[in-house]
Amino acid sequence: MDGAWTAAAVRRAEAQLMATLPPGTLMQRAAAGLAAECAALLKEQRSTRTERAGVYGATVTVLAGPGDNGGDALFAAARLARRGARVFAVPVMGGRVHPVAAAALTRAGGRLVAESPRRCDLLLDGVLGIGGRPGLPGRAIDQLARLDAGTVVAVDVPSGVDVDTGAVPASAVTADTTVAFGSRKPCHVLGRAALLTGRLVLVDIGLGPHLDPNPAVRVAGETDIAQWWHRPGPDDDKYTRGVVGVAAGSDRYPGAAVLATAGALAGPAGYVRYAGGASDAVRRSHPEVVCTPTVKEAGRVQAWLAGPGFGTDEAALGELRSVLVSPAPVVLDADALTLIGEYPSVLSRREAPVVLTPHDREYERLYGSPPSEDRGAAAAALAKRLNCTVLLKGHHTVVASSDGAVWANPTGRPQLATAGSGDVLAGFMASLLASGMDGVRAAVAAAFLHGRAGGAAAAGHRTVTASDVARALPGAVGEVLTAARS
Ligand SMILES: NC(=O)C1=CN([C@@H]2O[C@H](COP(=O)(O)OP(=O)(O)OC[C@H]3O[C@@H](n4cnc5c(N)ncnc54)[C@H](OP(=O)(O)O)[C@@H]3O)[C@@H](O)[C@H]2O)[C@@H](O)CC1
Ligand SMILES: Nc1ncnc2c1ncn2[C@@H]1O[C@H](COP(=O)(O)OP(=O)(O)O)[C@@H](O)[C@H]1O
Ligand SMILES: [K+]
Repeated sequence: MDGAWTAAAVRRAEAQLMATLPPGTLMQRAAAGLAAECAALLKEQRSTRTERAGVYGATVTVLAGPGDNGGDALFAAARLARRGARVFAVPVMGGRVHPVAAAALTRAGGRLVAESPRRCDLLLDGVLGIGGRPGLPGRAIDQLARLDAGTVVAVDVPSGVDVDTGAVPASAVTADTTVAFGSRKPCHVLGRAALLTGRLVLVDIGLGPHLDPNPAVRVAGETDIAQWWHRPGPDDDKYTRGVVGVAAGSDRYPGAAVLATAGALAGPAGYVRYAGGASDAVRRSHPEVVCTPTVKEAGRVQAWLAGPGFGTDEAALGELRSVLVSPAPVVLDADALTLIGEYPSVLSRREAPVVLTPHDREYERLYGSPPSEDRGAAAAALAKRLNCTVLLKGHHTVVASSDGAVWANPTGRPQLATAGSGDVLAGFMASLLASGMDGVRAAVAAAFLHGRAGGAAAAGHRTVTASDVARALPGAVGEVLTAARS
């Protein structure tokens, strides 16, 4: 399991590592990795000035802040200057710049200037790193407004963001690429800051062995998901693989039932039961699903999904109560979340695991106020209050357990924001629960694979529907299980 570490945790690890190395070693490692990435980007890009790709002759502007982040940027720029780049460094905090790095840059032929040419091939954001408070100094804001850059590379973090939470309460840099040193930080994977990060490139500076084994934010990868996955064995039958129940849809919204069962069928469970008013539509699309009109008639299941499109009336509340009295774990989505917001007591005697999957408006109905910009803390607060696992949807979906652990999902594309895609996610997650995965892992794995499926469905800029995402899920599962084996 990988993760993201706070500024304080990175500094603790850095102090341990630095004690074993000559002074300045880490900054040189960081600068070397940063310069290599910049050179690779310049090779890809045709220089606006010379019409030639590569470092030689490229124009590079550095916005240099007062601390070590500026130092990294200036040392990296010195390396580019030695390879023939025209480098202009603009100090953005009066004259305060890393003095040794600034001297290295001028020795290499770069210039410290009050104003650089308006156009550059590459802009290096070395304004603030993990020592930065949210917001940018005014001079950095002015420079960013006037510069026209081919590509923007943030050094360690996009300056101006809240490094430990991913909130962006004031002005911040929007990067195409962020080159981070030693580890991810929460701002790379959470909230609006994750959007400003762009493509993330990690440079290994040897910090790994010194990092706390418990990161502030966990990030699952293919290996984790493959390890958690229950593969059917020779003695398994459809029941031992898990039966998943889907209480979703209605006369009015049959589509939610079809999509939620499609999600459930893409998961590892061996049997999908449907309970609700959209049996005809479900049977037509998925003949393998066994349908009954109500939850009570559905028979035993190992996990339930309740909510998508099943309404918020008395009958729906009754069905929700029937699901919640079962000892099986449940996923509650959509209308079930609205009902929980109105009747929180229906959850009160519940002991078996519950996963709630709100988007922001549903979160507000449950919590009483919208999620704060610190989305990890927001998800954790709701999880704690309701003693549930919470999957807070969005461009960077977050999962929080009731004991405060926070996971950020690294996959997903804006194309997933399409009607019904949440129904597919919820059905798939319920199938993972039915196969025996615990609530947090089921939420984390479902978000990961749903994101991958969305990416596969959107390949080549194709328009994506929720049905496409459901169809792409088995492929995403296969890819992850195969990759983790090789
Ligand atoms: N740790 C590691 O493993 C490694 C770290 N490395 C690098 O070091 C970076 C951290 O460097 P850092 O500690 O010098 O802090 P940094 O972010 O450059 O700025 C602090 C300065 O900015 C100022 N300031 C703050 N907020 C402000 C604001 N909103 N607006 C205006 N000013 C503001 C603040 O002022 P003060 O608080 O004194 O008022 C202080 O002077 C890290 O991100 C990475 O790039 C690598 O070299 C190698 C390995
Ligand atoms: N901008 C975005 N980028 C990536 N994924 C997104 C974005 N917006 C929404 N999503 C994802 O799309 C899905 C939408 O779910 P939901 O809002 O429940 O839709 P519906 O109710 O129509 O099924 C969620 O998995 C969410 O995380
Ligand atoms: K930066």
